[in-house]
Amino acid sequence: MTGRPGRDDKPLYEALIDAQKLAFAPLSFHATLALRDLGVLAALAESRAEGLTAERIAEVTRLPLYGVKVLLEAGVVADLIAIEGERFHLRQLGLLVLRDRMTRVNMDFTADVCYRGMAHLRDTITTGKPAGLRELGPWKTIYEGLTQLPPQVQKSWFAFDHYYSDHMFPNALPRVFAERPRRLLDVGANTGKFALSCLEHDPQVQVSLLDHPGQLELARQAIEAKGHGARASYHPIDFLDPSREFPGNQDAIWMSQFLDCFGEDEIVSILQRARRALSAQGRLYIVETYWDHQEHAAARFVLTMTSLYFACLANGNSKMYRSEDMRACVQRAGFSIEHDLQRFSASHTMFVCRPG
Ligand SMILES: C[S@@+](CC[C@H](N)C(=O)[O-])C[C@H]1O[C@@H](n2cnc3c(N)ncnc32)[C@H](O)[C@@H]1O
Repeated sequence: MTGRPGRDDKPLYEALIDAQKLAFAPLSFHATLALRDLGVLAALAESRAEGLTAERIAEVTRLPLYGVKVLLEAGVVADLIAIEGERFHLRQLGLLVLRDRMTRVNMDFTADVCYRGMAHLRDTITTGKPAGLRELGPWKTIYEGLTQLPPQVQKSWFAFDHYYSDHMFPNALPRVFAERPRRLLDVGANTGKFALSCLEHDPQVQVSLLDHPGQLELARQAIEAKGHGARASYHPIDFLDPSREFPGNQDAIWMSQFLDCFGEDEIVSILQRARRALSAQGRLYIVETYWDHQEHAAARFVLTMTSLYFACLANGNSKMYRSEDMRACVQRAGFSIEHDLQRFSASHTMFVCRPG
């Protein structure tokens, strides 16, 4: 081997194992999914103290013994499962794969949305196009096709999207409604979850939703089902068309986990249109998960890997941003950041912006 290790490098024997984990990552990923979805991890979880033999697991799961053995042994070297004599036990990592919601959402997203398309990553890097998207459908961006994705792919996409947004809404609402906005614009409203929270939070507010038509139809159904249809309006749009202005005279404009779907020049174009749509006293609320604002290494890892999805499957030019990159776009569009609320809700940062 040539080249010298950096100062903080691991010992060679640890790096060698890590290298093999990368070399076989797609295989151990599928072994892990199979252990989870065929019930092996659940069987081990139920018998935690005494553990189970391979024969007993095959009986409980009704799987062939050969298949159970290859999966269990893969689980052992992948640190999901421990072996003591003839018995297998669940380790902490196995328990996380089985029970931790974030891990499940991320694994399903990787398996159902990303897996096949990511094989085209090299093309994406050299062309700047989402080369993997053709594995899912014939669209220019994934957002055009969200409501036409195969059911399992769509389920995992929405679960991933909602997991990283929904729990933040209750912390955001008091901030946004402190200024008592009468007209609120939800830009990139998706299935209408935040718009619905606003309509339920304040019985006076009028909410306008912008998104692709398919997403807006889902939002309309959700909002009408709760009886708030009269205070909501829907504006189908492709944000990539810079001539499409937003409905004006807004007191509050909300963009949550939205600007990360665009390249920097597109972000500036969207923000300039938002500025024109905002009343003089209005405020723009931008909520994002910046990779440089994270407390936990797991969060940084998830965000950085998500950028690869944006590149290869979503649209070829967007990513999870560093906070300073977004700050520069906000300023280029003629806003100033009045409050920078770092991690106001778990991993989310809110920029409260005013025109000028
Ligand atoms: C990642 S989701 C975020 C949704 C929501 N704001 C949240 O916090 O969960 C981004 C949304 O922007 C919409 N979007 C992305 N690019 C778009 C475009 N070019 N035109 C219209 N809508 C777009 C997508 O359809 C999607 O609903």
